[in-house]
Amino acid sequence: MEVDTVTNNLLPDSDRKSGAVKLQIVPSQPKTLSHLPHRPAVDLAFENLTYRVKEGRKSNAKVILKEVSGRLRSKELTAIMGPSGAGKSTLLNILSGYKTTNIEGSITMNGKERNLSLFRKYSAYIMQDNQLHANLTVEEAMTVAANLKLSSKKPKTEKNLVIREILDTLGLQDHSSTMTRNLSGGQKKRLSIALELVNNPPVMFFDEPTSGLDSSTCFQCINLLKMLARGGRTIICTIHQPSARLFEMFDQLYTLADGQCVYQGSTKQLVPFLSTLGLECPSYHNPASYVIEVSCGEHGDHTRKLVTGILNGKRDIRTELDFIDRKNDASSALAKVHTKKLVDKNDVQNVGDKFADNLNLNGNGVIKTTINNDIAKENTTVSIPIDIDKELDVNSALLPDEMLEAAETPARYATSMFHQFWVVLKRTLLFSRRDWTLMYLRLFAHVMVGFLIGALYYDIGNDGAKVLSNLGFLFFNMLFLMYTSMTITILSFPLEMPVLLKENFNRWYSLRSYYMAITISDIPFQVSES
Ligand SMILES: Nc1ncnc2c1ncn2[C@@H]1O[C@H](COP(=O)(O)OP(=O)(O)OP(=O)(O)O)[C@@H](O)[C@H]1O
Repeated sequence: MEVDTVTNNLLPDSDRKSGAVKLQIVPSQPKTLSHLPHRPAVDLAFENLTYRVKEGRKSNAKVILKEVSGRLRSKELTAIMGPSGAGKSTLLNILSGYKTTNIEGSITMNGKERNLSLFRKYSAYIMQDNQLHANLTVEEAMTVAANLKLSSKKPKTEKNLVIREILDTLGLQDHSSTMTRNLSGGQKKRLSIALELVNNPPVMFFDEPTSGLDSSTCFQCINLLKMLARGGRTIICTIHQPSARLFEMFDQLYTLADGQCVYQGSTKQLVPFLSTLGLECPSYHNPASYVIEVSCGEHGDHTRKLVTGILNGKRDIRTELDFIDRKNDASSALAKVHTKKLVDKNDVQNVGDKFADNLNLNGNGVIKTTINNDIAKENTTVSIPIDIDKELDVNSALLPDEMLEAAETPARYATSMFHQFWVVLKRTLLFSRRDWTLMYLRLFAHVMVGFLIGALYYDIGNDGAKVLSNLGFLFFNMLFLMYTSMTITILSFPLEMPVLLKENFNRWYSLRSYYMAITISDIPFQVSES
């Protein structure tokens, strides 16, 4: 909270005259992100999505996703759950556009065929391990993101306003001068989100956003995602075994088992839906754990029954209508009455929730008096709107490139290639200045190589007979200067061995081979001369 000295009209006149200190308490967190670029809301749908991979030389392909369908709506926080190896990451990668080959089926945005290059521009994918630059402060990282993603015509003050607003909203303002490597796990996650929020993507994918976070930070993280969703974005994340409290914070659940959809619908409808198929979730049990157990086959083989019940994702258990044909006659009649009332109110969006609250059925279709799946309380009060544009803009986001150009849409990237190059170059120079180990190593390497070359080629310039040595000298210098930047990987190898072994083995090996080739090719020049 901030304390500000502004006129307080509530003070009595006598106090005002006597010069009493006037205080107004205002919340330090802005409730909305008003300075972000406007974006259209996007509903994502996929139908009969099949993904195959060929393994080795085997002619038969492995089918990872089997004709799954589904719909992911704006303003909703959707969880993709399932046992390990069910295909969650694969589905997320396909939906986000990371995987584009060996895919059958269709993916649409707001009912139109997806334009992949535009979709990539309008979406963000936040990986499980935060891809942050360790040697930048929070503010610098945000400035680089703003300079790359926002138009270069935007004045600096406006960009700073966007940055401040995002940092304030995500609670990172106090850490703006902290190096990203020193942030806590939760703060790193928030910074990853903040960096993506700069250009306000209407669709955001998260691969296990809560991994490595404690329960309280998990809650804050999911709460933040829910805020983003409430602002009109489509938020999709894969999640492993959330607690009951976290589970209830999700609006929609999409569950996979063995590459097929076993549930799609609101989290509140999950228990009643399973119950109609004879799968009773014990009242003390976490519904998220129960659905995973069922998907794993711990309670018998029910996958087929579930896939058929949900039509492999074509059915969406969120409205009463979706549920009707799965209940006995008595409950159906009751449900119809509810449906009519609710549809009359034009309140289709909330039918699912109302149904869950009003009509809770057990496996026999008997109405229960208590709600056994209402654990979390709705506590989201802040929303971060994306300023849903008018219909025309929603459509323009989905048009193919040529049509967009014809429609006088601004350039495909917010900044020019040259501007991007300049921003990245400045960032790299900053890295180099901050990374002293590498600076010293590089300096040391230059001095050492300078002495070595000096000794080898000493006084060759004055001898006309040593033309080849001169050529070798120039060739070596050119190669050395060109590839010095690459030596960082080799020189820092002993320092970062564990990480490099894992991540950079192939790169290091090819570089080493290349250097060996250079050294060998350089020797004959001098040998033949001497
Ligand atoms: N390129 C590939 N080649 C062969 N098999 C693959 C390939 N990609 C994925 N798979 C297999 O597809 C299945 C689904 O993988 P995916 O990573 O999507 O699972 P997941 O549900 O995300 O699992 P986890 O929760 O353990 O991360 C796994 O059995 C995996 O081995």
